[in-house]
Amino acid sequence: MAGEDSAGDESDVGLYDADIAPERQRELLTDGEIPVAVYGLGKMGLPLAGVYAETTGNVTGVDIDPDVVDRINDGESHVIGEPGLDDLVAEQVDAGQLEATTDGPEAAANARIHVIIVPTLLDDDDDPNLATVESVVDDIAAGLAPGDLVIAESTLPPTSCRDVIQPHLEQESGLDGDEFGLAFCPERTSSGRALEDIRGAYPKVVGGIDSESTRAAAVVYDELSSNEVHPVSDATTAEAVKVFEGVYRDVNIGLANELGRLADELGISVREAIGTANDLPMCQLHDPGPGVGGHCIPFYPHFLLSQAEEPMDLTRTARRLNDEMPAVTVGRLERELEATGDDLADASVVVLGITYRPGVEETRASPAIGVIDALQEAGADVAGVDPLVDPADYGARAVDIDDLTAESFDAAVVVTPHAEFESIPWADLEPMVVVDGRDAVDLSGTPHRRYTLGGTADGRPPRDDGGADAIAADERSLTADGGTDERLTETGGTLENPGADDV
Ligand SMILES: NC(=O)C1=CN([C@@H]2O[C@H](COP(=O)(O)OP(=O)(O)OC[C@H]3O[C@@H](n4cnc5c(N)ncnc54)[C@H](O)[C@@H]3O)[C@@H](O)[C@H]2O)C=CC1
Ligand SMILES: CC(=O)N[C@@H]1[C@@H](OP(=O)(O)OP(=O)(O)OC[C@H]2O[C@@H](n3ccc(=O)[nH]c3=O)[C@H](O)[C@@H]2O)O[C@H](C(=O)O)[C@@H](O)[C@@H]1O
Repeated sequence: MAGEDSAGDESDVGLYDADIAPERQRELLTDGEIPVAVYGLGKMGLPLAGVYAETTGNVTGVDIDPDVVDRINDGESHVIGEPGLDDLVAEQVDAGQLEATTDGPEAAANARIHVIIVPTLLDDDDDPNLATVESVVDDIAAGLAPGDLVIAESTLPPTSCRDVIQPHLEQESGLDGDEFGLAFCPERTSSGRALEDIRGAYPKVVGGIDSESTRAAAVVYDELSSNEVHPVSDATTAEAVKVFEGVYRDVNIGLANELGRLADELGISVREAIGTANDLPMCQLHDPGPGVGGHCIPFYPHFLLSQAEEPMDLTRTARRLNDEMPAVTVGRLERELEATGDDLADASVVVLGITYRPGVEETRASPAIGVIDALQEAGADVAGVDPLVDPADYGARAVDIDDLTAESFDAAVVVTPHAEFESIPWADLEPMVVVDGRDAVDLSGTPHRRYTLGGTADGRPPRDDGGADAIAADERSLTADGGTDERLTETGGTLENPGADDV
């Protein structure tokens, strides 16, 4: 019988198809009798391994980065900005309940539950790249035994468990598909609150390649999470749940960004209007901003767009709109500088915030990268400030936050408002144009010309002068020299209808 050794006793038991009473399965799991391997010890994997360790007492983490492994074995967390993680890692390693290794196959041979939480990225053609996942699957297959349970937590294109991972495991391990369990159990977790989320902020979705896989995964997460376990029909449904959550967010943000662009011509704060519309439970518009970053939300729509036969125009358009926001943000800066008689090509601009979200050391698809590129393309001199990463690695001259008062910039663009930016002495900085992408800065009482993308939550339009004057100045400056705004012609737009191609 799968799940038990030949003697039929409980030693070296697996959960899948185990001929053991469910209550006893839970006891074996929480007594550390069912060893767990977690593959990927990054921003999500290390917190997950820590919660598995505190629940089961018997976890081996696997990572290809020897520095990551060494630090964990020294009881340290390399992940920053996760409340409680430093202590959890130290405690679990000290208790001998968590260890780390770079040897995936060895960990697989000693584990009975295998958890995949490595990146699922895109290639240059925006097609999903599962190479990392498949390399972990190879490691698992090398040690897979009858009765084992494989759990994928990395977000995957729907059908991946059924069409990629299961066949791969069968082929590489020599086992039949009905000898081991496979389930997709998505990470509903945000950086900065990972432990809180993993321990049970939301129901845990589990979807197995067969009903026994779903059952076994539900046993695991019933113990791991304080929230309910939500079994769904199969692994593909669970994969779709996770991707749909991300697509919903990307489309919603795309709508918020499209509405936010109306603020100038309406002379209102769209943020105030959105905040008020959201009084209604049936209306939950997201926030306008300079773009959508991270290796999740900008990526997940492509997990469908790359494989769907349906056109998916709405998802595709929203993705394009969000990708355009860094250029739109720089276009607004260009217009504000023109209104003050300055030319972006001759301007010195400081970009505040390079990572994709405050407090998170992740720059994949960060809007700041698009902003820096657009500024450089326009000929501006570009500096950058970020407490977590080096702006020089992203094409901007690195400036320390404490040195801002020693410099003189024509403009600043607030892309990602790290908490450290609250200490910026705006009143002491040389007067400049400040484009605030996140409605994060209060410039009242300072000499700066403010432009808040989408307006401010407290009801002020993007510009203090209400906007009409600046657009009028814009039209005057553009028609005075008879010139046309090449940016507008690029998009086929006109001043009356900038960005006509965007529609
Ligand atoms: N970051 C987030 O907010 C969330 C991420 N996810 C999912 O979790 C996945 C992982 O995300 P993060 O932990 O943020 O990524 P990360 O980039 O912070 O960490 C990935 C870790 O995996 C390791 N790794 C790479 N290849 C490996 C291999 N072959 N074997 C073992 N380890 C390997 C890397 O060395 C790194 O330590 C994401 O791609 C996504 O699908 C899900 C929910 C939230
Ligand atoms: C549906 C959902 O809320 N997913 C969350 C999301 O977290 P993630 O860390 O990617 O950050 P995020 O808050 O979605 O922001 C992504 C990007 O979008 C931008 N953003 C976000 C919300 C908004 O209203 N406007 C906006 O412009 C952010 O600035 C950021 O650049 O993606 C995670 C994931 O799936 O990996 C997921 O676990 C998280 O719960």
